[in-house]
Amino acid sequence: MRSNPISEYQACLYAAPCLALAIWGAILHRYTLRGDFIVLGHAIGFTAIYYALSASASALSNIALKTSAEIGIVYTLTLILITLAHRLSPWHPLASYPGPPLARTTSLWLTYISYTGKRYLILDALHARYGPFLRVGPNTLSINSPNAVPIYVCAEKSEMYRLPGHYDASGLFFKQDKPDLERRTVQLLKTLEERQSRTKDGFVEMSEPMYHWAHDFTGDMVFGGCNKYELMKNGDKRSIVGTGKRAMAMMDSLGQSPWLLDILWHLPFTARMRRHGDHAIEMMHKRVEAVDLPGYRDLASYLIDGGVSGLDLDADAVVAIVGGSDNTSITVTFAMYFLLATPEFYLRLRKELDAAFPDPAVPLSLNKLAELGFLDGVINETLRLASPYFNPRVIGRGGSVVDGRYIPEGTVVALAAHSQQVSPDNFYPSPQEFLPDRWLPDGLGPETKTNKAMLASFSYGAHSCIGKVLAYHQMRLALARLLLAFDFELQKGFDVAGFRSGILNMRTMFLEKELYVRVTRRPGVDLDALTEAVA
Ligand code: HEM
Repeated sequence: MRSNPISEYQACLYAAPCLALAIWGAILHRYTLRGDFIVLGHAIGFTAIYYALSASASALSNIALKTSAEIGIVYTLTLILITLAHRLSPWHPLASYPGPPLARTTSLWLTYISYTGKRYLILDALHARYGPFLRVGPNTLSINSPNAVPIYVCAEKSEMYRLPGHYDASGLFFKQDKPDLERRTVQLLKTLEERQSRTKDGFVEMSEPMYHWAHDFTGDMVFGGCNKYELMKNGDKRSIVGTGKRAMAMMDSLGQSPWLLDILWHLPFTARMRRHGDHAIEMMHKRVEAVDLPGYRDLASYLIDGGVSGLDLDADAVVAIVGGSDNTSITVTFAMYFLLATPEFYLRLRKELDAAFPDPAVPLSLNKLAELGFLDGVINETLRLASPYFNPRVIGRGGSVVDGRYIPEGTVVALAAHSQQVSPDNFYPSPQEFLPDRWLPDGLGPETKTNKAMLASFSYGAHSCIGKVLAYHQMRLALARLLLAFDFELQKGFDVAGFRSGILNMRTMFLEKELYVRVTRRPGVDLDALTEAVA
């Protein structure tokens, strides 16, 4: 009987992938590899093996496919087994850190809990069980301690921040002067009324017009006269808000397994996100070509003057719109929710605003708004309860010591921001309750603890939010304008507790239950006159 010609070589053919793996592993494990490049590399490698086998002898051609597939399977299984063994072994650098077994083996666990939107609650429960250091991925730690804050000063952003598809671009992102915040905010008041008039029951969903307000304003700020959004006027037919939010949620959940994000980015379901990006890039290109500058310095003018490259301008165009509009608008929506759920605070804020602006028919001074203690208390308390971010950083050379524990270099770490923001060690009494007075000088009485440094909403260090000052201006102005112009009423039977427990966080927020309100103009408010006054 004629022997299979390949069988003589089979042992070394199967041993070869394992050897190749050992060499590749040794060379590459210190580098961060893009998932799409790895898939491409493997596809090319195994196609090459197939053609090499087919070409080496005509007798081999009919079994070349089977043999190269077997090599592929042996290679992949070996890779998986070695990786799992390493991650679960006592020799792994993070072996001494406790955490759910699945989290130790694959980053997909963190991807999954991020995707649920309830990562902040899941991590809070796990920290209560395992302590302040929690292994949430093969190479990732969540740290629930105020002493973790310095990592944001010394450590770089993790791979979660890599924009898929933008190979050589890095984003510089934000600087602004005075785009038209007042005008857009007064337009928001009219939009709320107009959309409410189109509803059957007279109650309007609050978050959507807020998103449209923030997009229109951010569009002005980034692209000046080349902003084409006008979502308050025209609605959002292209689903710009939803697409931007889905892209951010994808980065936040799949980005916990960056290799997977690289691969999925090339699949058809991201086409809408790419179109969203292209639309922003188109506006940026128009802005670069435009000779007429707006009456203020928009973001583009700083970037163009600064000689930022075309690739970086493209990256900034995409991210600027989403980053600059999403948090601010949803925080104002949440603030309205907390105020309407606790009418005594709603009335107190309105009283403070009425006293500060007896004539609201003129532009409101941002400096005067910044002096209103209760207004800032409302904003800070909203941020404390409803900005549960998870911002990963990579420990740099030589490792770091946090709370007396050594964390090896290359480990991804993040502060468990929500747990710190509702910890009685930092905010006391009643840390789960909305109590804006805790931010005022007298607090909630002599026992009050308000550890302002542990409000992590804008993060810390070199990559903390550079839009923080502007964000406060936006939120103060929007809340002031809303309360000075309207009486608000919640829809009958509104599920106050359900709304709060239905807040999902994937860097951006999603709402399981929406906030429906009825707005009624307060006596003497003339929106047309106001529109003219701030034009
Ligand atoms: C309530 C509103 C806002 C909140 C809660 C917020 C929160 C944050 C947080 C937590 C980060 C750090 C993200 C990370 O490390 O992963 C960040 C970064 C950033 N934010 Fe904001 N932000 C807000 C509004 C804004 C606005 C209005 C702008 C635009 C002017 C802006 C521009 C930026 C930029 C450019 C960065 C990146 C900074 C860097 O990486 O160097 N943000 N923001």
